[in-house]
Amino acid sequence: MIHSIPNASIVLFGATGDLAHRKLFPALYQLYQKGHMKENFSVVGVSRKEFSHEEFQAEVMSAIHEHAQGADRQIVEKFASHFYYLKMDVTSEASYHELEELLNVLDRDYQTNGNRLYYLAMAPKFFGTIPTFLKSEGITNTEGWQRIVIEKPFGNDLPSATKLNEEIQQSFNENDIYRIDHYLGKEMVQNIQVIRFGNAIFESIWNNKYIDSVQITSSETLGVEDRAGYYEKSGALLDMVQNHMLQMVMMVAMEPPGELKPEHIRDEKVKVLRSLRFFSEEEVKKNVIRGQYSEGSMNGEQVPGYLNEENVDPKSQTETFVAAKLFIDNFRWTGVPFYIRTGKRMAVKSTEIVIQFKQGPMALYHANTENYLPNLLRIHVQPDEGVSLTLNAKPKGDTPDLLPIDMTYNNKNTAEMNSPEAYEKLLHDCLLGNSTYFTRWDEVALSWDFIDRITKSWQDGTGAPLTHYPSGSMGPVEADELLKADGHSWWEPTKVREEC
Ligand SMILES: NC(=O)C1=CN([C@@H]2O[C@H](COP(=O)(O)OP(=O)(O)OC[C@H]3O[C@@H](n4cnc5c(N)ncnc54)[C@H](OP(=O)(O)O)[C@@H]3O)[C@@H](O)[C@H]2O)C=CC1
Ligand SMILES: O=C1O[C@H](COP(=O)(O)O)[C@@H](O)[C@H](O)[C@H]1O
Repeated sequence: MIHSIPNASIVLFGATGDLAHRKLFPALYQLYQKGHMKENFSVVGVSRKEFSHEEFQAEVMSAIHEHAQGADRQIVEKFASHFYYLKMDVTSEASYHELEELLNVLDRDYQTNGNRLYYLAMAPKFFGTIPTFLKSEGITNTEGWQRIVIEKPFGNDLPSATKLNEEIQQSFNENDIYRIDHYLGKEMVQNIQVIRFGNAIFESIWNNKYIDSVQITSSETLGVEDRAGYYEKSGALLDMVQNHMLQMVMMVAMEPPGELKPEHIRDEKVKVLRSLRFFSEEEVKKNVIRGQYSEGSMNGEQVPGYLNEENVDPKSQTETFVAAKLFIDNFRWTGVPFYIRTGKRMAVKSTEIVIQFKQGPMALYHANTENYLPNLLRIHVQPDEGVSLTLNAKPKGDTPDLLPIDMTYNNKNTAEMNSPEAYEKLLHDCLLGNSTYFTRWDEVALSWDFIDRITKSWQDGTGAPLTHYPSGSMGPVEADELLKADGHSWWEPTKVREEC
């Protein structure tokens, strides 16, 4: 449900950065344009660059015209007049006094009641420093609420994430810490709950009696681009699996919450991680595939392999692809494999969740036909948004054969507009104090614990060796063999049909 956002000041650390320009300014603008943000708010942009307030406002306006859909010039100008700029080095204690002075003036001018949201759109090395100074310099000491948004990555293993968490919790309560995973802001990821718990027909068969297997694919066509500095240390396991892929697993596998309240939902999600089978070295070798893209062809153009990308070590062992078979050892899911795969430079940009149902008890119609498909529920997360259900039906005419048909809901088509960006939804939620779609510390800790075992096994050389796949393919053959061993194969990403 959409509510009006309370009066507040937003401090955007990293205001001249890529994330602020491409996502955060446009997302805030959309909230304003739609009337969810009234006039009583201010945004203070912080970074080291020299800017006047006016120059910063011009930057904000140009970012919105470039990245927000349907921006209206007059509304953009009015929106940008709420923006202020402070040149400061976040590692320098002294500069926090200037921030406090500016915020005190803005609190008065915009009647914010001292409500403040701090958004750290900065490199992770600053995630501990900023909250510490915000508290020690008295900036968080107002009568209003104080919330902090932390970008990814939240640590790079369990010990570093624990240390970072302890640092932040010295200054902010867990309830006021909003750890972003932008996949949780995606329309269709949020829709998983509604599809499951809003439809008795699905909820009653959402278990190992009726579900054969689950597949989650998030494939990208882009390569490492200009992010090798970060990606060389992270790889697909830390960049995508620890956060986005595990979040989607939790959304599919969680039990129904007692109420639609943040802690009820997050409690159920974390229980999934508690039941996730943590792999031994032997199990990592058997169940986790890692790959790296080699040169290949994308849309008819030859593209270089990962090792020839800028700033990549020519001997790099960094994985750009991961496929895994996960197990959730509880009453609902025992015996149902969750296959996940994600990678860069793959054939298509797509995120799709496929629930494959078991066959009926007798093959009355499909024993002698190759047309038969199992019932599949596909949740199309992106680029199309929608749901489709594959059924088998009799084709028109005088034939005994059977034909798979799709019942489809196309979100874009029905809503007649693009879904709001993930950041728009998430900013809206944290300004309202709704932490449902942010990751709680126990989720983060468990996910790192699971991932660290895989990292360790790869580092020790006990896991499956790095394998290669040509750019423009759907990953290494070893990922296909992982499923083949169980009599399965990957369902390739599909488009949502326009008609219902
Ligand atoms: N870009 C994206 O699409 C995504 C980014 N993220 C995460 O968001 C965060 C920011 O990413 P991104 O915007 O790409 O990073 P950028 O490198 O583009 O921006 C970093 C920002 O930090 C500022 N900065 C750096 N050092 C200091 C300092 N000592 N004091 C004050 N300001 C400083 C920079 O400005 P200046 O140099 O002028 O000081 C700049 O505004 C990262 O944690 C990233 O992992 C997550 C998902 C997607
Ligand atoms: O967090 C990240 O996500 C993007 C993929 O996000 P999507 O919304 O485009 O699917 C990925 O490219 C990036 O490497 C990773 O850091």
